[in-house]
Amino acid sequence: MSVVDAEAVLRGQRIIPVYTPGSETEAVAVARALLQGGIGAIEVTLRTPVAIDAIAAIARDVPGMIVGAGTVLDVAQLHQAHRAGARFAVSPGCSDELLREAREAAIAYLPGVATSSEVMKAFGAGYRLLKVFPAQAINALALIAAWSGPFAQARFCPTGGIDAAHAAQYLAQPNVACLGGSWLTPKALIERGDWAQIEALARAASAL
Ligand SMILES: O=C(O)C(=O)C[C@H](O)[C@H](O)COP(=O)(O)O
Repeated sequence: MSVVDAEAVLRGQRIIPVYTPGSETEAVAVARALLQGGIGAIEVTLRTPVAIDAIAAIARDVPGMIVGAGTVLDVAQLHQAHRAGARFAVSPGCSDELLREAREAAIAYLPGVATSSEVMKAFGAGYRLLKVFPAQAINALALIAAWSGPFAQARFCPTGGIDAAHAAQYLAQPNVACLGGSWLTPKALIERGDWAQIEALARAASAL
């Protein structure tokens, strides 16, 4: 089994909102608002008990949205998310088990990297699109530029502390395929059910 091409699965989506779900209905409303605003992929973090059901609900009720799982820390979570309908999975770091199982399960997987050694490990295992986390904390803009030399074939998805103000700088790097961030799904807007404002944030981000 060869590694699934995650960049192909994400089909040109350049901004991936990171969203921690409060309920299934909320998740569907958030995904619909983002899609309406021109964002076609969402990373649902596995940080709340409803997360797997939220992924299943988006997969079922929001057909145009490419739904993925974030905060995938172990193999059991990877399989749960896959069964629920996640089209891709993302981790803040990487482990040998996850690199092996994502390939075996044929799920698009973005391992997380923060050092050159981790890039070598994930890239060596066949993964081309790598999440760089926590991006702002490790000055990922400079790291990603430096990695374009030794890791010329690698593509990156920086995430962590990125907002609308930083996004354009990252997207201008030739080896940045996409980036992730929670600025499109602010808790205050979600709690108020302000889907129009989430749609507006998505529209602004998709114009970047
Ligand atoms: O859950 C994961 O898999 C992670 O690696 C962490 C997330 O990518 C960050 O929590 C993004 O959130 P912001 O930094 O608020 O944009």
